[in-house]
Amino acid sequence: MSDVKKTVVVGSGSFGTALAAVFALEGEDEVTLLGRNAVLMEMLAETREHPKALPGITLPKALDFTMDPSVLEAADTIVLAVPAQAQRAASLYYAPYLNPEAVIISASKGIERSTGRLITDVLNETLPHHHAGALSGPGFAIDLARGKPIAMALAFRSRALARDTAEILSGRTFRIYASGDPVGVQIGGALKNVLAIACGIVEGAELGESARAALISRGLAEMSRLAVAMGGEADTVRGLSGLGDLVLTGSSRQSRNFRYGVALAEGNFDSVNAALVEGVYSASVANELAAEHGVQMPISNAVARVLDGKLGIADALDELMTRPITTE
Ligand SMILES: NC(=O)C1=CN([C@@H]2O[C@H](COP(=O)(O)OP(=O)(O)OC[C@H]3O[C@@H](n4cnc5c(N)ncnc54)[C@H](OP(=O)(O)O)[C@@H]3O)[C@@H](O)[C@H]2O)C=CC1
Ligand SMILES: O=C(CO)COP(=O)(O)O
Repeated sequence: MSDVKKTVVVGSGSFGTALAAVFALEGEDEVTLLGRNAVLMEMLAETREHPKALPGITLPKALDFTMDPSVLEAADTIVLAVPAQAQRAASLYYAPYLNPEAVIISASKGIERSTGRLITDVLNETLPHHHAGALSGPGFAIDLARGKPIAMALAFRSRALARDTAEILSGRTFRIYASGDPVGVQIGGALKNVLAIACGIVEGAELGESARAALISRGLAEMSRLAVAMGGEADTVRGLSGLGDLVLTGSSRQSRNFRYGVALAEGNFDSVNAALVEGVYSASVANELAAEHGVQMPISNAVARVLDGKLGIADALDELMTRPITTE
């Protein structure tokens, strides 16, 4: 039997294409990008460029492109790089084609809105015979595709499986750290988007960098509380998926969530109109989880009510600034 591992990345958007590119460039494995848009997949195979998702990048020769799900029959590792709300549908659609031994990795940062479930729990439901893990951490798709140094966390319930899989997928520029805490890694990934929207609001309202630093540290405290209440570890969210990603997307206009927050404060949505803003989906469900677990999350709560149109920005800021003074 051949020792060459086969990796398939599902989802030919920004992150899926960048992941497939870096895996193909740096590893020994066979890597295929599986998409569902025939015109796009043909164009990718022909031009090795994806100008909408990764402008200016030439995709590696070693990367294969297909629309044919039967490629999954021989895949050892399958990365689902689709939005969080599409993970259930995508996993159910591709389920009949999967190699029974394949490990499945969610690369999305979100919580299923209709059920309040973490994505690995959704995958444990839709693909009960497979190990499901989560990849999350600071890294913009374009930086990954350009070969800039990026570090992320990969969590499975089994730390040993996380370590083995991280070793297979890591390369010289893309460093993957193994974790045995899928809850912490996914709460960090989902909540940082909600908090990045809050940081964007602070930016758009010109409240200053000191306010943003306060928001990042108090935001980290609320992420930790929810992660621990749901069975995760506070240390995990102080790492790459959580604090690391919040520092990145809470301070960069490259982040769609941050730009969305700026647009909320400025009332100008042109730059984010059509983009995927995961924090918009996660805010209300995070609040429902906070209530269910008896955890206080004032910043996420304020973001959710602003997004629902129940609270104005000025009132939200006022509310956060007039909370009772407590100990840290
Ligand atoms: N972009 C980034 O820098 C990073 C993104 N992420 C996370 O990765 C996830 C995806 O984001 P991103 O790649 O940017 O999003 P994009 O919108 O660029 O791409 C999403 C892709 O998912 C595909 N898709 C949607 N629904 C389904 C489905 N049911 N079955 C199969 N394919 C489907 C879309 O296909 P179609 O076009 O045909 O609709 C599209 O190719 C998000 O959760 C995001 O938070 C994580 C780290 C970095
Ligand atoms: O999560 C990301 C980088 O780590 C991408 O952030 P946005 O989804 O806000 O663009």
